[in-house]
Amino acid sequence: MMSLNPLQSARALTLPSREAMLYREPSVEQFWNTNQDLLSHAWQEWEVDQKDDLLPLDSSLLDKDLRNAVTQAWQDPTKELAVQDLLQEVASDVFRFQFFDPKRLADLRDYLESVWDAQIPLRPPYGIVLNRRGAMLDSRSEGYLAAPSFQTFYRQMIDMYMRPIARMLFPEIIGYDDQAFGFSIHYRPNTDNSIRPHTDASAVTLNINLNPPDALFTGSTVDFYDSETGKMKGITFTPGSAILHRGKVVHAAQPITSGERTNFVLWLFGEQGRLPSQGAQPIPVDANERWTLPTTAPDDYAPF
Ligand SMILES: O=C(O)CCC(=O)C(=O)O
Ligand SMILES: [Fe+2]
Repeated sequence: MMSLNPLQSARALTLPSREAMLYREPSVEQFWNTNQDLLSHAWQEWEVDQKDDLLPLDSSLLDKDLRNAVTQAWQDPTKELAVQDLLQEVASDVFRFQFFDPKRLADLRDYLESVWDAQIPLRPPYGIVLNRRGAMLDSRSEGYLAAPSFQTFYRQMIDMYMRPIARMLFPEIIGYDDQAFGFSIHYRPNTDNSIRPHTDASAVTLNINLNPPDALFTGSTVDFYDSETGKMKGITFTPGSAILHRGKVVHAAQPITSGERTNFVLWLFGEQGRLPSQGAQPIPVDANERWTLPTTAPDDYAPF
């Protein structure tokens, strides 16, 4: 018999049932663990096969003003205020800014479509609900999107953009932001359409919209608890916009009533998931300390 290559073998796997995943049956974790190496080899092979069709994922997908201001801040951290100027506070301690260039979102979506078409098993996120067309993004997660080019891009979003920006706004996270985690989510009216009020197990969360300008939706505002008014404040994602908030801020996604919405959700936390303690007084740090990369190695703690 002819032996199958990793891509063929991965495609031939039978995924655990949705019920088994929902109930977190031991066989599910076993499935992902047993096939971990196979899946990562399959993604590598897929990428080589696809290289003529895949667009490179790089910082050209990002908003130009953000990219320029962040590049300047890495060169000279005293210029970080130019980054802060791009952020808008939309509820108390909840910030919005343009992350992706709307004109490039069709390219990013094409990449993600080809990921789905790869027919390599991907584990849907089950933090709060089991999201059908979502994927785990971080290598600490079983069944994650292990395509090497995606992984490089994911790390860049976290290391170059998310962490230093989050440190400017929420200085108490420093020391609780070395470890990263991420997943994508997808909503549409009749299946996964909302998320009830919750907090995230993160020090800080960056939630980035991936809807190209022609992919319209209605409903699906994300509501944040505003400590200033004591009320929930609804935010509508525009194409490529991002919201940055502490994990502990209560938030919820309202039902989507038409169209679809896709987002990347990125988390930072400390070793083994540690979070800043309540009421922690941030120690003032110099800008030079914010624009740095963590020196600790990634651990393997995954919240889900
Ligand atoms: O719907 C959203 O964009 C928010 C998702 C969210 O809060 C979560 O996945 O934890
Ligand atoms: Fe959340």
